[in-house]
Amino acid sequence: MLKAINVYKEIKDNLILQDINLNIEKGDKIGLVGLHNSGKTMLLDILSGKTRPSKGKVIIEGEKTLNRKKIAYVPQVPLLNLSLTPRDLVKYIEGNEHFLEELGINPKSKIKNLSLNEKKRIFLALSLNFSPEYLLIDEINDDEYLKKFFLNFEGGIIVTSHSLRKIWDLISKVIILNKGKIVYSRNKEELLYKIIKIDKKYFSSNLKNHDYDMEGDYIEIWLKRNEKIDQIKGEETLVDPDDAILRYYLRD
Ligand SMILES: Nc1ncnc2c1ncn2[C@@H]1O[C@H](COP(=O)(O)OP(=O)(O)OP(=O)(O)O)[C@@H](O)[C@H]1O
Repeated sequence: MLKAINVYKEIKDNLILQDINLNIEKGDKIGLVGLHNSGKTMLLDILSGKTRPSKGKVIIEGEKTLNRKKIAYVPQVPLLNLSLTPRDLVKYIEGNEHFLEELGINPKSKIKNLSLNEKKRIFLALSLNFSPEYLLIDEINDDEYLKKFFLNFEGGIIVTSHSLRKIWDLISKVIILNKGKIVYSRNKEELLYKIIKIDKKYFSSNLKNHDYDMEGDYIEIWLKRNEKIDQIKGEETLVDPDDAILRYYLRD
């Protein structure tokens, strides 16, 4: 299990991450979501061992030091020497080219001619030579090769996104970061809501316990997808999970 324990990151009086605790187990498929600058990349940098936390630690359970080879990290912006080829990089680590081919990368093309997603896949292909147990992906960008790899990977994975909708089918758990703090860490299903729209004249005092908005002559009642209110009939709309996140977890 890859664990972050009471992790803080502060740079020049700017508290970027606060009291982060999380576990990534074998088979976990976790979506890490949050607005711009919420700290997603910094958290992956720290989980991968690339950046040290100011306080707290990252460990692989049962091991004394963090073995970075067990953690594959696909960064948002991969920095690679553009004049080289993927084959040069594989040779440098004395690795195997077939991981490149499996991920749709031509070993002979110059890196400067490859797309952002192809560069991300090079990072993944190189790390597969070390049989990683954990995979950290900073934005999957709808890349079909990365998605396919993601779904077949047997270790633990965490993938960042601005939008939960975009990664919904890939993941089972969600961690929401808001200004460097974890504000949600559970199964994705708990973020499924619906709205029931009823005429104001049917609004009774027992409904006041529910979460609702007044919209002109209508009341919009927010409920969990599987919740029911007796004797209330209205037009039902399913809520996009990103809208539920904004309403319940990213409000100031
Ligand atoms: N090296 C650094 N020095 C100073 N501040 C930094 C550094 N790296 C990140 N930050 C700050 O930390 C905060 C979180 O940044 P981070 O890139 O982790 O956010 P993010 O959630 O990944 O954003 P995005 O969704 O835009 O990729 C930002 O305010 C950023 O300016």
